[in-house]
Amino acid sequence: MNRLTIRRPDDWHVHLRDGAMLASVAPATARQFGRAIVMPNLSPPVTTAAAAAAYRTRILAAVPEGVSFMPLMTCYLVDHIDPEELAQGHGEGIFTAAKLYPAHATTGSAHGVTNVAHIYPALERMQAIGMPLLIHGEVTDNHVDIFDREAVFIERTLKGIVRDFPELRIVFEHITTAEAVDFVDAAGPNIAATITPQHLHINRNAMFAGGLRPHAYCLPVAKREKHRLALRKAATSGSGKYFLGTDSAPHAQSAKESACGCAGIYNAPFALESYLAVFEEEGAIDRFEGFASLNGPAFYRLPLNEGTVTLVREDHVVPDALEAGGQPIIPFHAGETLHWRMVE
Ligand SMILES: NC(=O)N[C@@H](CC(=O)O)C(=O)O
Ligand SMILES: [Zn+2]
Ligand SMILES: [Zn+2]
Repeated sequence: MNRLTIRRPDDWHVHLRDGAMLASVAPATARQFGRAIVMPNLSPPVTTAAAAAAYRTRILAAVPEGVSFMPLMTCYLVDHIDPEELAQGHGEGIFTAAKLYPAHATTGSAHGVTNVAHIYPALERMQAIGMPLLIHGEVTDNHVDIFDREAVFIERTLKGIVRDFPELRIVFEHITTAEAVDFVDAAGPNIAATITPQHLHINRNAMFAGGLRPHAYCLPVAKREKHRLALRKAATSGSGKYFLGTDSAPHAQSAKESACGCAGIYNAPFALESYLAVFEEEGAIDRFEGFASLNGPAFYRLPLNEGTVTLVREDHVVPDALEAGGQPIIPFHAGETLHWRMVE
């Protein structure tokens, strides 16, 4: 098989940033994906429908002429957020979903939720109107080892949310552990998960391969090999609970290669090629379209995209560096050879 055409896919988790960075990275996502769930962790965060509508306009201005791409906006949940603002923004078609960042869990989460009890009125309303809750699932307790923070979040927080809001539609974002896969598999049809390309390709050794490797660092941090294998099995299983979410998170090279480097991997330019490599290695190319193009819309209750994308078997080396916002940026797979290339 040397050519694969699938229905146009979507990216259900991406960071497009703002300003000059947005102008540089939006075309890469818009080229491969028909729609994307855009994360709201700007500075200041996107907490109102007015801010989201203005951000959506800036995103659309960054999409090249002739490319059809629809940004799906999210609301950044803060303590005591007004359920009415959420419901109204959702009703007006501005907010597709709302995002829970535990305060200080990751990049741009300083204004996040300090205790989920503070957003219970919002969750109640979201459950009632069918608005999805997207979760960065890590505890922030410094006494918990960083490699355990996702698994502990399931026990301490996520199970409580699901118990108290059994009908709430939840996407457990960028899952990284076998525990998360087990949780999602055992949960009802209202619980799904996104999986990134990096968590399918690398385990935690990648951060320490011959020296410290900041470009392999993202949050949640990559885990042991057994977890990577569990994620590959889940992504390629054919289960409708798992779908594509790149978590493409651009940071300039200088911000990554630092005494305190930023978390985030920029994978947008070759995201489909990266995922397809995994599906091929797992003997599951026939399940790629479900993961990339069908499962997400089904969960979000949105129509499938019109149109297709085509990838061909063709070796190419990912550039060592790209440019974004006027600065060098190091893409995922920099310097590596990928065996598929998206052509149209
Ligand atoms: N994934 C990351 O490591 N970083 C993301 C934030 C996030 O998705 O947690 C970012 O905004 O840079
Ligand atoms: Zn996150
Ligand atoms: Zn993210």
